[in-house]
Amino acid sequence: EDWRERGAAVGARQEVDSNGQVQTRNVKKGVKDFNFGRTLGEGSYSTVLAATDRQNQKEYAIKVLDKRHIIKEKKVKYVNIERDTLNRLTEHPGIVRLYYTFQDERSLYFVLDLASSGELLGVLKKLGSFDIECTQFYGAQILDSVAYMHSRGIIHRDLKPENVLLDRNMHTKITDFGTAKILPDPAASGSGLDVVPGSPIDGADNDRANSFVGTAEYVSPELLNRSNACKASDLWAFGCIIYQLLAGRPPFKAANEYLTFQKILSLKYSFPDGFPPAARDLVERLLVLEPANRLPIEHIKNHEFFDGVQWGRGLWRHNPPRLK
Ligand SMILES: Nc1ncnc2c1ncn2[C@@H]1O[C@H](COP(=O)(O)OP(=O)(O)OP(=O)(O)O)[C@@H](O)[C@H]1O
Ligand SMILES: O=C(O)[C@@H]1CCC(=O)N(CCc2ccc(Cl)cc2)[C@H]1c1ccccc1Cl
Repeated sequence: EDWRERGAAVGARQEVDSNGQVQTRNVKKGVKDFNFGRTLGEGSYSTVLAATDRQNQKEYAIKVLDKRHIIKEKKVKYVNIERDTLNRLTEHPGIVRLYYTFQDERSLYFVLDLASSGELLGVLKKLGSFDIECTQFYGAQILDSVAYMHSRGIIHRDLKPENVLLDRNMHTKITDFGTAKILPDPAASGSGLDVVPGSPIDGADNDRANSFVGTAEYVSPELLNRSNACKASDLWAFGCIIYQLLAGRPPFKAANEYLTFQKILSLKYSFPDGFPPAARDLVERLLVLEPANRLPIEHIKNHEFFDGVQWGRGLWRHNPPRLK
């Protein structure tokens, strides 16, 4: 296919805004519409830059991917999965939002929410560990976002403090959806559509993007046993994150990945002295080998550890507790 830009199509789109007014928006943005600033970070196939929209002075993070590199490394599938998942996760404050995509001859561009306070991992490393109040708050925000993802049929599959970014108000923004799994749309498959074995909608882990295994310390036993990722795989990772926020290290960590995997499969981990009892009980109900026996999200929200947490919009309106 001819990748060359066919000229930034200046398409206008009619939209009805919240007052019922018809708004005509010039939807197709291009590189020229932004002033690019500092480099926020580098990925294996990407560079993320801060940028300002020249029309409305809004600040964004723009993720730039080199097409040749993506094609050479056979990562085109991940690019399309990242775009498809972000396009389905547009209505939650705890998930990095995708505003526009555009491309030029050399690169692809994703215009995203700017999370200007870096990664949760960085803050955790600086403090060593979080107190109960901060773990409750950040744990609650992450869980609220995972609940939304799952309600939209998305499994993240690589949840970890590195992928939980922080915005200027220190609220969380989950990122890195290139390795997510999009569950078949129940409505679509409900249409009597018979599932052809090996077809994309049979959820089989036969193709590359589906056979993905996450980051060693957070990968769930079922993924190591070569069975399908499921929503409960994200809850295993969530259990590892709660443990890590309070203990200052993940529950399963060994000298190399193979030894880490052995610890996970044999559930070999322990709690440091002084680990809060309510948190311990919650983690013990999440780090369970059988995915079906892990505490479901609604039960996690009602767990004693989250007593006093105001779920819903309140969680995103109030200032986070001071990290100390
Ligand atoms: N929306 C954002 N706002 C601020 N910083 C971001 C944003 N998205 C990514 N970053 C930072 O940019 C860096 C690169 O992120 P990116 O998602 O491109 O690659 P990655 O997922 O970190 O690496 P890899 O592709 O190897 O997994 C990361 O350090 C991340 O913290
Ligand atoms: O889905 C979209 O938003 C468009 C649709 C049209 C299009 O051509 N692209 C780029 C597809 C693509 C993916 C990978 C490479 Cl290496 C090259 C092109 C898509 C695209 C453009 C910019 C950034 C990301 C993507 Cl997926």
